[in-house]
Amino acid sequence: MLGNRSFVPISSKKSVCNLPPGPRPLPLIGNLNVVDLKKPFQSLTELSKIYGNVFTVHLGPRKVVVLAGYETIKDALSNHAEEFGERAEIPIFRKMTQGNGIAFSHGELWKTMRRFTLSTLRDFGMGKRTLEIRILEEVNSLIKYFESYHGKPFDTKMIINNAVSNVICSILFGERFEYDDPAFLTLLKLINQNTKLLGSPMVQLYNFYPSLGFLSGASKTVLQNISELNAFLQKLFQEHQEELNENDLTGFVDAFLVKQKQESKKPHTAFSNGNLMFSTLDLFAAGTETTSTTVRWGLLLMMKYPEIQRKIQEEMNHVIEPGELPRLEDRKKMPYTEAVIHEIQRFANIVPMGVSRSTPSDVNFRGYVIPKGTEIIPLLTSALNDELHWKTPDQFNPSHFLDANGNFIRREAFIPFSIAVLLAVAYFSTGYKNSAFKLPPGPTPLPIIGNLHLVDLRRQDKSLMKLAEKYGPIFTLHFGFQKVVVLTGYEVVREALVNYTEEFVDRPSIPIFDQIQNGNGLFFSIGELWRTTRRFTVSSMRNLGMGKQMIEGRIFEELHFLIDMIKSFKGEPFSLPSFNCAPINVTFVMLFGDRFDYKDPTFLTLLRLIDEVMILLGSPNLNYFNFYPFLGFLFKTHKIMLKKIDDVRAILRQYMKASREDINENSVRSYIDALIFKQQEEKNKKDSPFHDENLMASILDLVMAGTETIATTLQWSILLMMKYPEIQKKVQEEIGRTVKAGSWATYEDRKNMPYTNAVLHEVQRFITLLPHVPRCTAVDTHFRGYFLPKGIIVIPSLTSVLLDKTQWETPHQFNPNHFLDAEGNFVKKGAFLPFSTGRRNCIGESLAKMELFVFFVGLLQTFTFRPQPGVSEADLDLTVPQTTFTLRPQPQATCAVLRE
Ligand code: HEM
Repeated sequence: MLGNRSFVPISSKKSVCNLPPGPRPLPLIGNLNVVDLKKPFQSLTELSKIYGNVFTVHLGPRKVVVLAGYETIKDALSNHAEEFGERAEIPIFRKMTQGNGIAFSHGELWKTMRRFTLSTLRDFGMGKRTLEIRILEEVNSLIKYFESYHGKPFDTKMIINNAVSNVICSILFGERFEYDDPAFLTLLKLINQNTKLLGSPMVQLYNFYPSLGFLSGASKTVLQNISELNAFLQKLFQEHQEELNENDLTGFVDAFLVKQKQESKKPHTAFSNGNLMFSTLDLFAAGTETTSTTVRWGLLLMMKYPEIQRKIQEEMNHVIEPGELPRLEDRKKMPYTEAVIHEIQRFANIVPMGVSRSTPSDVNFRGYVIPKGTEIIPLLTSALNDELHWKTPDQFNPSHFLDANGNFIRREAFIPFSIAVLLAVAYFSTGYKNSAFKLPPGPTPLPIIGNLHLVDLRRQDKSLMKLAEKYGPIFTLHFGFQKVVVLTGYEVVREALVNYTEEFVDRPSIPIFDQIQNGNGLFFSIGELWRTTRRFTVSSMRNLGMGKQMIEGRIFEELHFLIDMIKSFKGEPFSLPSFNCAPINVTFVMLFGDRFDYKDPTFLTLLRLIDEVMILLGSPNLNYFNFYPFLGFLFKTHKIMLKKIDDVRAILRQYMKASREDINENSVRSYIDALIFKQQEEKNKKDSPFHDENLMASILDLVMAGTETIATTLQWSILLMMKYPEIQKKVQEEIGRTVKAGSWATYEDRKNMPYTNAVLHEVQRFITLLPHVPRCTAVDTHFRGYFLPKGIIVIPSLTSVLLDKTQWETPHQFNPNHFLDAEGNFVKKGAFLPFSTGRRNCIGESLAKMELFVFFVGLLQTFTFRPQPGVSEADLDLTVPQTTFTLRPQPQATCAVLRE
């Protein structure tokens, strides 16, 4: 329609504003008669040859000033950055974003979003080695996909798009997607379609004449796609909101949600839902399209010029040792590769017209006056093809970036791009195969036993820390025939569980748990079943009041019963496990809908069974069964254990039956009710994960994980108060100052009780209750220079974090100052990870913290705890007698003396 023309110069009259010259505009269409909307950058380049490097063009009624040539663009965007610093108002983007996001927002909002985005992206690894490794892993998945074609032809478009956007996904959402994930494919398809449409002549026409918008089907499709993207992202945001843990942010979205919460009371915050949506989308679209298009150009050019490809491969073989992973800094030793990558970007020229700017005020530039609000197009293509700067601008010629000796030279007229492209292109050229896959180092395994002779099975945590001193923070151990990678120390464990949360998200198959749960439930399940069950459980627990005042009321109620029970001892000694009843009962309230009387036979049976199962779980015999399951016939422990679990199941079955008999929407009072209700809701759904076996397994997991843990922590906290009476006294003094006589401290009160809060944190740090819970890799993973194949068992040692001497002043001493500053204020510590961290962390954290605080403060408010007569504080034993699933204190007694 509007084809390329040969241009006749028309000397434009100087306007009052002294605008740059340009072709004379026709009524209504302006200069659209001389602009090919399919390749507008070419038409503008032609015009620059006639009107010079700064000229005016009228796109319909819109007046635009075009900047051409490297010198001009640099002068405007660097030396006059402020004057050209506004983003132009483009109708379709305005309609799409309503002024939200980063790419097309303005003024203060843009500044705030840009500042926040840059610092958040940096926090999540941009420009750092962690991100580099993340990219390499993605490349690894990509290579596998390429290999699956066995040299046969295939289209690279979608798959490269997937891989590249996965890198940005891991920064945004803290997770990558499988290449065949239908939701991911839809997301990419919508973005792809919009990118195409946004550059189409029809949408450009809409931008020139927005008032005719109703005519353009393309613009409508763009907006429709945006609303689909909106729906998709809202769902993701919702999931992130539900699982948000301020101490453990998975990516940009989480950081935004936290900021949004912090600013929720501000009347004009930039952290609105609209901004979340469009900032995410801007980053996603910008990070995907640009990079993947460049990578595809890279592939095409390497096919076209095989001799160049070969030269790159030779250079890489020289520089990168077999078995080593390449680092970005290797570029310095690879001038030829570096030159090729730069030339690919110059030649590909993927954003030929830059992104339009506008002038925030009248601007004097090169003798012209450009009025406020004029749209500015920096014609990047003209810099990348500037004849003054490139020897052969129209040819693919890596020597543009090489000197006579083959050294890489930086060229000013090159406008650089992103790290992702550099690495990815480099990798495609090497074929990646050169790097051997190596596991972390470790002791040599002996036949049959592997390294079991180096591990004390009763104190695995201590043995692992000792081995770390010799083999470094990441090492490989052989438990019998089983290979295990051990991660130790705060830095490494946090990096694995947070930055690589999706990679380390799975649990391994452990024979005893396989036999008990058969892959069902929460604790030892994986994949979609785990995800759905976990999401459902977290939201049900929240609906049942977890972490809220609702459950706090039940905790106070339980506190009364506990205090009454302790009073009944009348200051005489009683055993520490007597405290267990109360925290266990709170978990039972959530599971069963009501508390038990402490003498109820079912309650007592459950307590006994949980206790016995926990002891068996820690026994060396059970470990042996897990290492050598085929020798099961030799060991009895696992059979005894299975029998006990059956007994627990029999009790749970009764509760499930009762729930099933009168379930309806208005009677969801417990986790069991919630599960049964969900099961009925999904009864006609094929493949629903809410089948009987999974229901039972999920309840069983909460019975086991949600009782022993809190109960044992409470026991420890009382034991430590007996051991350190001066600390107990200081806690009581703080309680006296802050809690009104006759009332209980609420969880909220912890903010005014820094000392007590510090003591409770220190209890959890010091006791290292759960030394580790095994994970395994969900995908092939490159981590800190090692290759961990999919499915390998990984032990992130929480003990080594809680006792990390780089993080704690006196790791082996009970010292509440670890959580206090010089003024006595409470300070949060990153290395406080008793609940673990990342996507697979403990789901009971907020319930446990609330309970521990309310019980602990209530108890110390009412009683002073002392050793029994004849036992001194020094006699109290802080060692652990046996490893149960958790580290319990030695059986000891306490006397509770009623306070005035
Ligand atoms: C002081 C109390 C507690 C501590 C120290 C604790 C600690 C932990 C740890 C370290 C994990 C392993 C996470 C990982 O693999 O990264 C875990 C998992 C888990 N915890 Fe807790 N926990 C406590 C209380 C609770 C409570 C009260 C509940 C439930 C009401 C609970 C339910 C769970 C569940 C279901 C998992 C498995 C999560 C999954 O695999 O997705 N925990 N806990």
